[in-house]
Amino acid sequence: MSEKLIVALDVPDKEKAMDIVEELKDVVSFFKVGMELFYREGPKLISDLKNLGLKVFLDLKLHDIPNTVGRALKNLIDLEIDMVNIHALGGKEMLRAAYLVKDEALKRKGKAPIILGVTVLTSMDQETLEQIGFKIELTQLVAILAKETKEAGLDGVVASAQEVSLIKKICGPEFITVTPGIRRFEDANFDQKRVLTPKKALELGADYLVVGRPITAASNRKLAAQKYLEEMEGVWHGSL
Ligand SMILES: O=C(O)c1cc(=O)[nH]c(=O)n1[C@@H]1O[C@H](COP(=O)(O)O)[C@@H](O)[C@H]1O
Repeated sequence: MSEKLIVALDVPDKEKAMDIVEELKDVVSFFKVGMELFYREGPKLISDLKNLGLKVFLDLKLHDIPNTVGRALKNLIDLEIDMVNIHALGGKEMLRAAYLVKDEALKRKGKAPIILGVTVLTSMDQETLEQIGFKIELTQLVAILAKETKEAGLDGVVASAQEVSLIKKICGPEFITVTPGIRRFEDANFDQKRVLTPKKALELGADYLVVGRPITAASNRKLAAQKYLEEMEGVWHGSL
């Protein structure tokens, strides 16, 4: 069992999510709940997953003014999740508001989830940035956002595995990198633009790999997950 693999439960309801969890729970212990599922099922689903002894990454990508993000994040932290993310594009003050909420939770409860800044979505490339008026190299923007997240006191970032070495160089080896856009060679990219194989991502130092459709839409999900884990095992010298 590897906690480095996070499987994205991008399905519309609890029934479908629990089918996937049931099929994978012998090999996967970390699941991501995103907007689609959370907007329907809400906090109860989080406690159901936690009661099964699973780890939960709540991916709602908060992006708002500092006050709103801070207050929303407090409610999410109280759901006892293990990981949560906010858009680093919200800026220094917003990231700092998130840090203060985490700090307060640590004092109040003695624990808090890993809080990540989302840098540049893995579905974007240089062309996408240019279309919306960003005149900056994509990797440079990732580096700036990672540095801001680190300086605010947060734990790490969501980025493409392609940028992991740069992020680790700037923010240090302990700064956590969570990388979606992970694809085995034979898997379809779908809407992901900045992709890398699980092996390469781990070799570059990624701490967690997020995989959704290549596993959840497979006809045999457990086998699909095992293929990812096998590829990871060659690099990661822990017990799987
Ligand atoms: O924050 C995320 O989890 C995230 C950030 C990002 O830049 N790219 C990205 O794909 N994700 C999420 O990671 C998952 C990737 O799913 P697949 O493309 O199906 O493997 C989805 O649930 C996305 O919402």
